[in-house]
Amino acid sequence: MRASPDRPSPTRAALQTALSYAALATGWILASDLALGLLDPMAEALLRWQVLKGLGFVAVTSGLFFLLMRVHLQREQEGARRFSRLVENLPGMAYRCENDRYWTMRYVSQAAQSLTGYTPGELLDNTRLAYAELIDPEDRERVWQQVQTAVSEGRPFRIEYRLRRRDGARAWIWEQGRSVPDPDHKGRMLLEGIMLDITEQKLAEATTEQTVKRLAALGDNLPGGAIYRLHRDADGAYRFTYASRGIERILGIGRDRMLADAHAVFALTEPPHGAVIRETNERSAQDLSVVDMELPQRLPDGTRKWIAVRSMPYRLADGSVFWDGIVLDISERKQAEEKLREAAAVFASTAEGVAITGLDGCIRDVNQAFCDITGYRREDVIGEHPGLLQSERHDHGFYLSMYRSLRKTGKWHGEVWQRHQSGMEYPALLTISMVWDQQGRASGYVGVFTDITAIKQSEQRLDYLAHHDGLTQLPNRLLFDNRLQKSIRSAMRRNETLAVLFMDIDRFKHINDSLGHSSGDKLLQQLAQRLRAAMNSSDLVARISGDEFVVLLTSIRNADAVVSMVHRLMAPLKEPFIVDGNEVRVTTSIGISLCPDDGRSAAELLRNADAAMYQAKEEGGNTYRFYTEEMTAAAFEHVYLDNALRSALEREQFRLVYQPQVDMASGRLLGVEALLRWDHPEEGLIPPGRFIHIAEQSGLIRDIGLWVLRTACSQGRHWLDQGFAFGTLAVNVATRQIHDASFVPAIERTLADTGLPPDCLDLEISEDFVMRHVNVGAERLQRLRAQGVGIAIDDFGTGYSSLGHLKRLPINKLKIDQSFVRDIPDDHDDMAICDAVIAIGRSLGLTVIAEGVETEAQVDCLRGKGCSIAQGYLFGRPVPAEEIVRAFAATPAGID
Ligand SMILES: Nc1nc2c(ncn2[C@@H]2O[C@H](COP(=O)(O)O[C@H]3[C@@H](O)[C@H](n4cnc5c(=O)[nH]c(N)nc54)O[C@@H]3COP(=O)(O)O)[C@@H](O)[C@H]2O)c(=O)[nH]1
Repeated sequence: MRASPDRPSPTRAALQTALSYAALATGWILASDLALGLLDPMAEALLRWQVLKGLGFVAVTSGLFFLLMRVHLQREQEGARRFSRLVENLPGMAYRCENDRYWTMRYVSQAAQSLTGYTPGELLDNTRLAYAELIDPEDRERVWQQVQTAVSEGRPFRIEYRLRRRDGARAWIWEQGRSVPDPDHKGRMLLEGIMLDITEQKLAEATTEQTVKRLAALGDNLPGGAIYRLHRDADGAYRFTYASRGIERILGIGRDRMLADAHAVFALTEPPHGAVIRETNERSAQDLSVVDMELPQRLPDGTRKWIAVRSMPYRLADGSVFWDGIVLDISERKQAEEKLREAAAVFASTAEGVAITGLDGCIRDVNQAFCDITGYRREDVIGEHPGLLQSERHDHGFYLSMYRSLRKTGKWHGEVWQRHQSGMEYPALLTISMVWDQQGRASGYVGVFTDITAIKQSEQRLDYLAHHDGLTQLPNRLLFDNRLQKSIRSAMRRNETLAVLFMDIDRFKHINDSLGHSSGDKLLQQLAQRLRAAMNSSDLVARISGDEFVVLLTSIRNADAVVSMVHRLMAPLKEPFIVDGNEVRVTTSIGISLCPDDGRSAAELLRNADAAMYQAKEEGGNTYRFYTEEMTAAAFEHVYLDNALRSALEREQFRLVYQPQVDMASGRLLGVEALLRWDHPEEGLIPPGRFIHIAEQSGLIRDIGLWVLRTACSQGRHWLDQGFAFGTLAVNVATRQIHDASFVPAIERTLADTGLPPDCLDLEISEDFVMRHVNVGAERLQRLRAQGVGIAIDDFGTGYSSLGHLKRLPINKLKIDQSFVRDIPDDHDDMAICDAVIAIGRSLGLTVIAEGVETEAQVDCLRGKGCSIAQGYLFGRPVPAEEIVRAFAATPAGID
């Protein structure tokens, strides 16, 4: 079979066919008519016409036949030419061969040359070349088998094999063919089909495969990353078709799971980003845009990660889309970004001024707070040296040590005075730190500072408040102590003397109570001013509590110098103070201790000056006393007795003695006063004057007082039961007892328990109580008085009781203090006082009792003044209960 057989032109072929038909038909007509003429000579003429007609018909039909044939043949030839052109223009080689092991070619198209390097003629010359020999020996048998299998199964075959071209090069052939019956040989089959050179494709495939393998290896070993392929089918279903190993590390989800369920992966994305993924993928599937996302992930184990996804979409012929992508763990970067963002936010919004400089010290950046604090605009300071903030307050050495510290430790922290752009100076708390780059090299400095003006001011204010008395603005005890300690050290070093003066206003409480606390405060303020004005600048006056002031005098020459200073301090105080329109006069008691003679510590000197002040008070006040050793002894005794008192009740060391109160004219017993005695096993009998005030200070007086009351009331009941008419039984009550809320119920209970009639009991209260606590006690005393209990004011005349106060209390007795009785009738002042007290008593309808009556002269004098009742040694000393019964049982009044 030739590749292009010579064919007659359609016209010629049609003419030949038509002429053959014409010749044949003409011969038939002539022969048949000749035969008919022989059979019937008569019909010869007709026959000739018939011959002519037949010939004419033949001529016409031959012509027509010719035309038809030519058209037909021309079309056929055109179709064949087109088919041939098609075959020749095919990208591969069309062939037809015998189904034998030689692939004996019957036809090959022109592409044979480009495919194999052999011309079609050479390939068709089966005597010299068998196509099967061109097939790579390694593929030959496989190819044969594949073809035979397809032929036997009656289906087309598609095979790929390697071919050795004429030039020795290898070519990859893709062949598709089928078996067709051999038209020349019935029952034999031929193979026909097309062969394509797919060498390039194969190479590309190999390259692609290699690339994919390399990419997979790369993906598997991508640090912090992985690659994947995501497929979206035409119906919109997503499926991962590949994922490198790293995916497990990043997403914490197994590759198998990922490939099986794409949504398990999508679900890791935290809302609302899940919706973003869907939208982005859908859009990318539409317009094939690159997917580029950063997504927060919540991993199955609960940890949180950020991933970056970047993928490239490809659309396949079936409408599905796949993305080849890379996923990176960007958690660290995100954290760093977050930190950067935070740092930037802090930098921008912090209230502390921040300046960043290079190593050359020039400012690279500042924040808004820097501008707010310094007054400079950012553009004013960029490139400048921070020295522009320096104030004049620090010397060169200060900055030198700052820079040395920075160089040595990379840090400096401290307070520094800076200069505002306006020139104003302000204190700042500054921290400078060296900044290091990623290579660990110093790259600059960052300075962070705060304006601490307000803090400084409040510190100063707090310091002032901590060291000064809020009322008088004088230094307080703390500051005084500090200054005293320093002064002591200095005095010891210089061998100098210093003095501590402890000053207390006499009877300040009376002033406070009578004028009110507000007036008392004003008095203290004025007094402080006068003291301050009287002081030398080197000396110090402080208020350490209520009405107590202390003065530090340094560089004292001798005791006389102290005395003259004391007079200097007391002099202005003698002038009256005008407080809220009232003229107030005050006196002070001052105790003085000297360093080093009386102590070498602040505590010692203050304690001793205090003791001396008490001594001055004891001696009537409005005076000063230097400290002596005896004062210390008194203080020690105080402590000793205080301790011993605490167990005296339990150990039953107390007892009562009773002193009679008598009618001076008849000697008749009108009453007895119960007086406390402390029978100390070592000290012997301790009089109440030594311990009552200590018991009052410690509060023990409450328990002791209750014991006294109960013991005295029991005794009174006992006497009544004995038939001993003692009149009234007076019991001393300390102010602190009355203050106790249980005071009245305790007395009521005692009376009820003991059975002593209330009108047999007198309570002796101090005048101090009348003056100071009338508001608290009046109601309580009223309640007792209403039950018949008598109320007597003891030691009357020593205080400053106002008649107003006296009237408010339910008093029925006054006791003239024995200090006024002692020197009558010789002392005119005492006589006058006794007169006054008796007159007050009379005018208020009170019974007046004179205390401490020892002589007949006193009796005469008192009786002459109208006082008829007395208590004193003249009538009987305080004695135990039995003795008083013995002494008075015989008297008329003593018998019931
Ligand atoms: N709260 C309580 N105070 C009490 C109690 N018992 C006593 N006291 C008070 O102690 C102060 C001293 O009392 P005392 O040492 O008992 O002295 C009394 C008499 O002994 C003394 N006195 C009496 N007559 C004379 C005298 O002629 N000469 C003289 N030199 N002294 C005399 O006077 C004190 C009487 O005290 P009073 O009448 O109460 O003022 C003293 O203040 C007692 O009040 C107690 O239980 N609780």
